[in-house]
Amino acid sequence: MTAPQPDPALHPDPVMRPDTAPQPDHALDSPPGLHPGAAPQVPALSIRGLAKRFGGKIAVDGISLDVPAGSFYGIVGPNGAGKTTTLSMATGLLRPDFGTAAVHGVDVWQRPLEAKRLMGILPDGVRLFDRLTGEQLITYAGLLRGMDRETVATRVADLLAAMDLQEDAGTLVVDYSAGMTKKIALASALIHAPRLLVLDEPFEAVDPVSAANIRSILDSYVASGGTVIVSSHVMDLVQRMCDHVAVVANGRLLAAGTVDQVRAGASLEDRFVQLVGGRSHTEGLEWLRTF
Ligand SMILES: Nc1ncnc2c1ncn2[C@@H]1O[C@H](COP(=O)(O)OP(=O)(O)OP(=O)(O)O)[C@@H](O)[C@H]1O
Repeated sequence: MTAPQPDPALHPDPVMRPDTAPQPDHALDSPPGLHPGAAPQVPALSIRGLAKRFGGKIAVDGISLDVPAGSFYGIVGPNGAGKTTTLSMATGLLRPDFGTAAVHGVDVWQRPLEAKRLMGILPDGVRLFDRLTGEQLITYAGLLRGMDRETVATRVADLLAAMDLQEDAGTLVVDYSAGMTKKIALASALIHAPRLLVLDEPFEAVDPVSAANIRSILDSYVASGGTVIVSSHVMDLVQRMCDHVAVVANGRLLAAGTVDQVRAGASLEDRFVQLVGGRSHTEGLEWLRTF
């Protein structure tokens, strides 16, 4: 199968076309720590030429993207596309081989403390301090952020209520279900009221009522000027929830823009399958139909 190619029509301004995006060395034209072309329309997240290789495997192959401030941005892609690796590099969790990332104009790798103050992160697969109770874990996240105890206590109570975890506030996180763990990790990411939320698969394992709850929290967060980036496999959810979307496959950006631009009249799911290279067939599984 031929590798999927980026569709240039799907990268309208202000979202950068991958083929015209500045290359990593352009960042050197700016003063240290400042991202090029920042003011006056500073994107919430701006990444340029991010790349990462694990041994012989190129996980991310030069991704450039601007996430407008105040947007609800979905990142979609097949398994192993490079979403988690890209978001990890963009949020300071994994050092890129090449490229830069800036949050509201602050370079993540040159001014990490400042950049991290602006972000709330729900990483995928990162261990939590699960021998704390849910309440202790969110409290710890708030104190780590340098917040005073009184504010932390008020916000912890609000977040436990919003996540419907009040009854389990005193339970150790190690004894939480997968969905409860996701919710307590999300609460920990929200406690310092960041300007940008980066959420890797936030709805995975979360029940529908809790998911609706979380969506409404995120909607009002965006309505009040915050920016949310979510990675997800659930196209329907991204189409309904997000106003912008980027499609990633094989470590490359295939399309980015508003959801309507990217789906171009089709459903996002159909467009995704078309961009990524068609449905996988079931040849070779005849034995599965022989009983
Ligand atoms: N620490 C690592 N060591 C080796 N290979 C890795 C590592 N992390 C990721 N990879 C590889 O890089 C590629 C991209 O992985 P990544 O987790 O970023 O994809 P993803 O789009 O988030 O996938 P999924 O949707 O399945 O979570 C995959 O081929 C994966 O096997």
